[in-house]
This record gives sequence, C-alpha cells and structure tokens, in this order.
Amino acid sequence: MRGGPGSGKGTQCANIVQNFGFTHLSAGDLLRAEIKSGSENGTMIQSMIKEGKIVPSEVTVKLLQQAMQESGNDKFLIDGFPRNEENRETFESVTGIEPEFVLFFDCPEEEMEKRLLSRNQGREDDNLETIKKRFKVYMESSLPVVVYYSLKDKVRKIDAAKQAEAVFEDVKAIFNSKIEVPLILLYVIQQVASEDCLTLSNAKMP
Ligand SMILES: Nc1ncnc2c1ncn2[C@@H]1O[C@H](COP(=O)(O)OP(=O)(O)OP(=O)(O)O)[C@@H](O)[C@H]1O
Ligand SMILES: Nc1ccn([C@@H]2O[C@H](COP(=O)(O)O)[C@@H](O)[C@H]2O)c(=O)n1
Ligand SMILES: [Mg+2]
Repeated sequence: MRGGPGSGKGTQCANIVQNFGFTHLSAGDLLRAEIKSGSENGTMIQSMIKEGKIVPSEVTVKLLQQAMQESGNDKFLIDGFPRNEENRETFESVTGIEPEFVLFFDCPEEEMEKRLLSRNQGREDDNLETIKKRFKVYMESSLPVVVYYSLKDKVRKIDAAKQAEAVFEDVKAIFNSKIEVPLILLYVIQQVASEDCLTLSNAKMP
C-alpha cells in the first residue's frame, strides 16, 4: 500500500488485517520505531521525516525485510511503500518480490489536509508546513511509482474520500475477488491538477 498522506491507509489496513489475515507493515511506523529505539540512523530518520523527505531505501528496505522475516506470515500488506522509484527498485532487487496488486486511494488534497491536521497522534510531521512538503514529495516522487504499477495492470483504485466504513466496503470487494494474495501495496493519491496527474490519468487505469 502507498498513497497520499492522511488518505486513510493506516485506518483501512487495520480493517484488512482483521478480516483477511495479512500482516500490516507500515514503512512510516517502522521508521518511527527505529527513531525511538535509539539506533544510529535515528537522528537522520527523524530529520528526514520532519522535512517530509524520503529516507534512503537501504534503511527502509532493511526494516521491512526484518519485519517480514519476524512476522512468521507469508501475506503482507505494505503501507506507505514504495515511496519512490529507488524504494521500488531496491525492494524488488533485495527481496525478489513484486506486489500482487496495488490499492490506490483517491482523495482530494483538502480532505487529506483536514484529516492530518485533526489526527492528534502527536506526529511531528502533522503540521501545515511539513504536510505541504509531504504533498509535494508525493506528487513528484511517489506518483511515478503508481504509474509504473498501473502500466503493469496492478492498480485497483478506491474512492478514499468517502466515510471510512464505505471505503472499507470497496476495499473488501477487491480483496474478496482475490485468492491467496501474498503482497499488497497501498497507494493513496490526491486529486490535484498537475502534469503528474495528467500522466497518471493517461496511463492505463482499472
Ligand atoms: N474515510 C475517512 N474519513 C474521515 N476520516 C478518516 C477516514 N479515514 C481515516 N480518517 C482519519 O484521518 C486521519 C488519517 O488517517 P490515517 O492515519 O489512516 O491516514 P494515513 O493514510 O495512514 O496517513 P499517513 O500517510 O500520514 O500515515 C486519522 O485521524 C483517521 O482517523
Ligand atoms: N517508504 C517510506 C515511508 C515513509 N517515509 C518517511 O516517513 C514519513 C511518514 O510516513 P507515513 O507513511 O507514516 O506518512 C514520510 O513523510 C517520510 O518522511 C520514508 O522516508 N519512506
Ligand atoms: Mg499511516
């Protein structure tokens, strides 16, 4: 799973785990845990997150790989990853795994901004200045990855602007139509007029 900040990835991942038995791995959560653990990369990760920047792939992929091995499961829901082409290439070359499909959460930027500003989980990046930077990074670096998977016919688009319960109904329909899905990525995108979105809408979408 991957997508725009605040579109509801984490919220829906919790529902999917309960209903479909996946292990949920949030790249952002793993990075935040790494900061808390006092690791040597902690300071670097913290400043990247504060700036809304993407942490070097070798760090994030290592954390994901470790968490996958420790889980004992073979069905993973990866949330907030890959964030850019480097993330994707590193993950695929290190693990040899490609996602079965990509859930693509479609949500207007104003709605995501509103949700982030009222999330109240004490995240250092949930302030207007960082949120704007995260949106920019998303548009510039993450959208091309969505286009990549879209061209491979792996993207399943969801209207994430609906109420959480209604979003989950749509998510369920997608999962119910799939059997034995080992790795799902979740993307969320904001609807803003830009060249990136134009590229995306011209790409083959379900
Ligand atoms: N469909 C929805 N409608 C309204 N609010 C929602 C919806 N889904 C989630 N929220 C709320 O919006 C906030 C952000 O949701 P969530 O943490 O799931 O987003 P996210 O995509 O994981 O964000 P991030 O990329 O920043 O981790 C939370 O406070 C959550 O309760
Ligand atoms: N693949 C990733 C995922 C996240 N980050 C950094 O963490 C921040 C928060 O991520 P959320 O998914 O929890 O919103 C994000 O803004 C990045 O700074 C990353 O570097 N690489
Ligand atoms: Mg999240």
